[in-house]
Amino acid sequence: MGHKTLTFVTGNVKKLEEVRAILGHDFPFEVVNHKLDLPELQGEIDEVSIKKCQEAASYLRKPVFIEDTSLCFNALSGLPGPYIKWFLDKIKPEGLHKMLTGWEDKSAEAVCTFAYCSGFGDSSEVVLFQGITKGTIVSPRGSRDFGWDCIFQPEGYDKTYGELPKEEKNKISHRYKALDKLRNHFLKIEL
Ligand SMILES: O=c1nc[nH]c2c1ncn2[C@H]1C[C@H](O)[C@@H](COP(=O)(O)OP(=O)(O)OP(=O)(O)O)O1
Ligand SMILES: [Mg+2]
Repeated sequence: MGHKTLTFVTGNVKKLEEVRAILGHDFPFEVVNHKLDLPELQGEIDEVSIKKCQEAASYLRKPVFIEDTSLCFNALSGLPGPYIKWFLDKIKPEGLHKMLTGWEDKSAEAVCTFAYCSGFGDSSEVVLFQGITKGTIVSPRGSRDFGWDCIFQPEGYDKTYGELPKEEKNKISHRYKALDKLRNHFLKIEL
């Protein structure tokens, strides 16, 4: 029996792994990955996600979903935000932690935004599913195999995402919270 599929456009295998682990076997769609490095415009989080999704859908000429992750430092009014990838590439987790030297407020929000586009014209409507996990930026601890996991300590925990077992991260993460909304949306469509 062929499962209905949903195309997830991402170039990040770690994201894909978490998306599959979180949605699990009960989700009535098969998540098919299309690897593409999409152009990401500047702007506010929602805007960046909407454009990224429209780019992907019009390039592949089919319905797709994408995800964009931001790490927002409260002391810096939300920056690096959607530009976290470039900051991380250049200054690494240590540099990100050091950016907050001189600020008392080390609090941050991890924001995950999924965007789904059911058509592929320029004006196709995009729906967003967002999840936010609050936390603190600490000096790097734990696994370094996924982005800034080693400097983000979620509220109420004494371990960073990088120190928590994967299953634990996936129960409280920004990505989990966003996928919970996405899942409910697609389950409703299924009925
Ligand atoms: O749960 C996470 N824990 C730690 N680090 C994370 C997480 N989720 C994304 N990240 C990193 C990847 C990238 O450096 C940046 C987001 O940028 P972002 O554009 O969304 O990801 P990407 O370019 O790697 O993949 P994509 O092809 O889906 O755009 O934060
Ligand atoms: Mg990206």
